[in-house]
Amino acid sequence: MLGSFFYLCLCLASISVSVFGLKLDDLVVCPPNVGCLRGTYMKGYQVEKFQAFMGIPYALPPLGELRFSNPKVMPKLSGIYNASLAKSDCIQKNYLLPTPIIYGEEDCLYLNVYRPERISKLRLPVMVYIHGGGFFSGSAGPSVTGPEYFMDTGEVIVVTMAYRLGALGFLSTQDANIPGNFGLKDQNLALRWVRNNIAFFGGNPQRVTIFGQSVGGVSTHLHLLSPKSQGLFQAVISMSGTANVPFAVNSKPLEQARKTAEFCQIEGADNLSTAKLARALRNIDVYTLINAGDGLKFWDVDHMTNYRPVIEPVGKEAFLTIHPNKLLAKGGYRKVPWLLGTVPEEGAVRVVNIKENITLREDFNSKFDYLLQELMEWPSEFNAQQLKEKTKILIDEFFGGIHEINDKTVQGFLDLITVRGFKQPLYNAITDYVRSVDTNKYPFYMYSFNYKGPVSYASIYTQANVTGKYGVVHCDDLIYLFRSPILFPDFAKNSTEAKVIKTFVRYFINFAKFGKPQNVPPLSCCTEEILKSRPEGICDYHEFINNKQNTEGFEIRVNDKFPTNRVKIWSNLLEEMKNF
Ligand SMILES: COC(=O)/C=C(\C)CC/C=C(\C)CC[C@H]1OC1(C)C
Repeated sequence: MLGSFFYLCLCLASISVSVFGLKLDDLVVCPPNVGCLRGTYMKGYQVEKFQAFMGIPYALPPLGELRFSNPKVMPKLSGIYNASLAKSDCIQKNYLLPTPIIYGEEDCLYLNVYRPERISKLRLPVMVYIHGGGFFSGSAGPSVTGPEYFMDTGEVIVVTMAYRLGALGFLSTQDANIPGNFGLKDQNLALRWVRNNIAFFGGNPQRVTIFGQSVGGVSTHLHLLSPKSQGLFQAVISMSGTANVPFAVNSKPLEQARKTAEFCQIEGADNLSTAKLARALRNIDVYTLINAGDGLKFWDVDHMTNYRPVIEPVGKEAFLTIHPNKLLAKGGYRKVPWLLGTVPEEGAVRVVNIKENITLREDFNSKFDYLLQELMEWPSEFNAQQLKEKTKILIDEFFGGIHEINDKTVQGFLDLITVRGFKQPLYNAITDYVRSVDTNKYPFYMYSFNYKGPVSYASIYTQANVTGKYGVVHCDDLIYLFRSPILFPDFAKNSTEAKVIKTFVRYFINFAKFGKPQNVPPLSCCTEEILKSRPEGICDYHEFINNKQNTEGFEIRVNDKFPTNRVKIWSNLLEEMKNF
């Protein structure tokens, strides 16, 4: 009798119910609308351990009829859900890797919550990260997006979420049959989950910062623009991606949906009603569907991003109904503290593999003018003659008139992709902002991450050994925010890199806490006058950079250098910003 009483106690204790004065097991959290979740401990980078609640379903699995449908809220879980293991990434073909293969699951709408071991009475600020990967790839899991460095501080809760990618995330018939923007709507639903449930983890739902890199940065900016995401966060960090990049919006989604169907061998793909098209596409084997995306490429893996956000017809569930460029120009969107980030060699994300793969490079060079023109994603209003002239201007400016990618021209090629894909949109996002918003009231901030360490994402983009060759490339700032054990070895605890991690993470956390950078050199407020007065630069920003002279090995300094002349060349070619 007594034995069974103790047995009962033990059972109750192990399923974490607070009875008979037993300590509540803090690895079980029970948000009333979610159900009970059992987390696990993970090892920190500097601290001994922190708590992880992984693989939490936030939407119904988007399978069968729910494929190509807006995400549906996950009903309450029964029993105690095992949240101690990360789920698979969303199924994807990763064109960023030299050999793209398909992996992941279609059932992937899960999120992860990480919190320090000791939660104070104060509700902690919450940082929700949106991963990048061109809307076709990427991972929210701890082997690439490891929260260890944030958890070392003990000061924030970190949330990462998977969202649908590629065709599954973004294919659209531009009507109610397949409205599109599922990946963004997934992110939005995950943000709603955070608002509704994060208090039960010790987080402050009124102090949520969203941050994202590359198309994760694009996504953060789109959440700022979408009325659907109003009230879900209080600060935004957009790293290496803004809503006006040339790969942010698909202007011909229905045409693309039909082509996809054709490559899936769906009969009559050209003229089926969109209802029938949707039905057929929902029935296609997922591998066939994802491989069909290869048919949309004009050369090698280009365009890398084919399935993109779309402008939806106005409706209750629409995420985006007006082109982001229009919204940005008018400034008609929410104002929250905003931190923009960039790195010097953004364009390396595409250039490195073309340059380093001899077969690819020779093939590119054999059709140089045509491929270069296509790669630029010109707006559709220009005719063939105009495009020819504009491409010539680019070849003169960036390639010194040489129609070839080689050792001499590769930096120019890199600069070209950097400016077209990232810096001109960034500069434009800023000019739009200072024109339409009172920046004394609503300031924004910017950093450039120029610290060059011993490892780089350049070595992920190619099979060749490129250590030290391409400078600080797209994604390299992530190395100092998230532990990525499947990509890079850990840095020694006493290394300069460990110090960079500490400082860079602190920079982000301070922004999340206070809405502005703290304990760093001050920046002057960016206004239209200041921007105009620096025709060869930009407003003040924080530059993280190597410094062999000081004991730290790096420093944060204020800079205002920017490739503004090349930004303006692009703005002129695109016939934008006539009077700025
Ligand atoms: C982690 O990377 C991303 O999320 C974003 C990607 C891979 C988007 C792909 C963008 C490019 C290849 C940049 C080139 C493109 O901008 C032009 C139109 C030059």
